[in-house]
Amino acid sequence: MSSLNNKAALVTGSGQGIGEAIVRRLSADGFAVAIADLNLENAEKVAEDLNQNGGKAVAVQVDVSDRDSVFAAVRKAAEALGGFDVLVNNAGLGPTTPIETITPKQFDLVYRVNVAGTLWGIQAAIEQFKKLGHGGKIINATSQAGVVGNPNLALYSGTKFAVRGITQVAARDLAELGITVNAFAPGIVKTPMMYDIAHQVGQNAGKDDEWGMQTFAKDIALKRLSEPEDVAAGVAFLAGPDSNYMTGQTLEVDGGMQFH
Ligand SMILES: NC(=O)C1=CN([C@@H]2O[C@H](COP(=O)(O)OP(=O)(O)OC[C@H]3O[C@@H](n4cnc5c(N)ncnc54)[C@H](O)[C@@H]3O)[C@@H](O)[C@H]2O)C=CC1
Ligand SMILES: CC(=O)C(C)=O
Repeated sequence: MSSLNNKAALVTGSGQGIGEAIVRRLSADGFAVAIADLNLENAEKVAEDLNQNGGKAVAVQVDVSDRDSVFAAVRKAAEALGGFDVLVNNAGLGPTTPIETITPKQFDLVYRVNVAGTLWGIQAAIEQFKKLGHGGKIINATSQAGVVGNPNLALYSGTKFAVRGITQVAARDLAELGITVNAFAPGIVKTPMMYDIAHQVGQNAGKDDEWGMQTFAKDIALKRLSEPEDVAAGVAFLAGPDSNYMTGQTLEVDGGMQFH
C-alpha cells in the first residue's frame, strides 16, 4: 500500500465487482476512498479490509437512483475522508432484455439507476467541488454496449449510450470549474453482473454459464475475458494526474472488441 496522496475518491457500486476492484486500486495508489453501495454490508467488508491494510476507507450506503441519497452520501464521504477529489459513477444494472419483453417497470428502474444515478452523482460532486473551492474528476461507467449495439441489450445499451452523451456535455459544461468528465467502457468482465447475463444466455441455449461467458468472449482481440482489475487500471489512469488533459472521452478497456 503506498502512502496517502491527499486525494479522496468516492466510487458507487463498490461493494463488489468492478467497483470493488476500483476502490482497491485507488487505495493502493494512495487515495482515501469511500465505498458507496446499496449493499452496506458488502461496502463495510471492503472498507474494513482496506483499513486493515494501511488504507483510509469509509463505507457509505447509497441508492444512486435517489437524488437525496446521493447528495447525502457524497457529503458524508467528503466529511469522513477530509476532502473530495474524484467521483466514480460506477453503479449500474445490466439485465438482458429482448426488445419485445421490456416493461415500463424495468425501464424506470434501469434508467433511474444507470442514467439518473450518473446525473445525481455529477450534481452532488459539483456541490462538493464548489464548496471545497477546487475542481475535480468525474468518471462514469459506460460499456462496450454503450459504444455499439449488442443483441438483447436494448434497455441497457440505451442507458450506456446516454451515459456517454452526458459525459460529453458535462465535460463542456464543467471545464470552466476545473472539472474533467470522462467515461470508461469495459467489455466482458468476470463479475456477478456478467455471470448473471451469461447464465441467461447459456440457459436459453441449454448450456452453462461458462459457455455464456465464452460466447461473449469470441470477439475479443486479446482472446481472454476481462478481470475487474483490468478495468480498475484504466479508471486509475482517469483518476490520476496523467489524464489531466483529457475530458469528454470514453476509455475503452475491452481487450479490443471493436476498433473505430
Ligand atoms: N461486468 C461487465 O462485464 C460490465 C460492466 N459494466 C458496467 O460496470 C459497472 C459495474 O458493473 P459490475 O461490477 O459488473 O456489476 P455488479 O452487479 O457485479 O456490481 C454492481 C454493484 O452496484 C451496486 N448497486 C446496484 N444498484 C445500486 C444502486 N441503486 N445504488 C447503489 N449501488 C447499487 C450493487 O449492490 C453492486 O455492489 C456497471 O455500471 C456496469 O454497467 C460495463 C461493461 C461490462
Ligand atoms: C454487461 C455489458 O456491459 C455488456 C454485455 O457489454
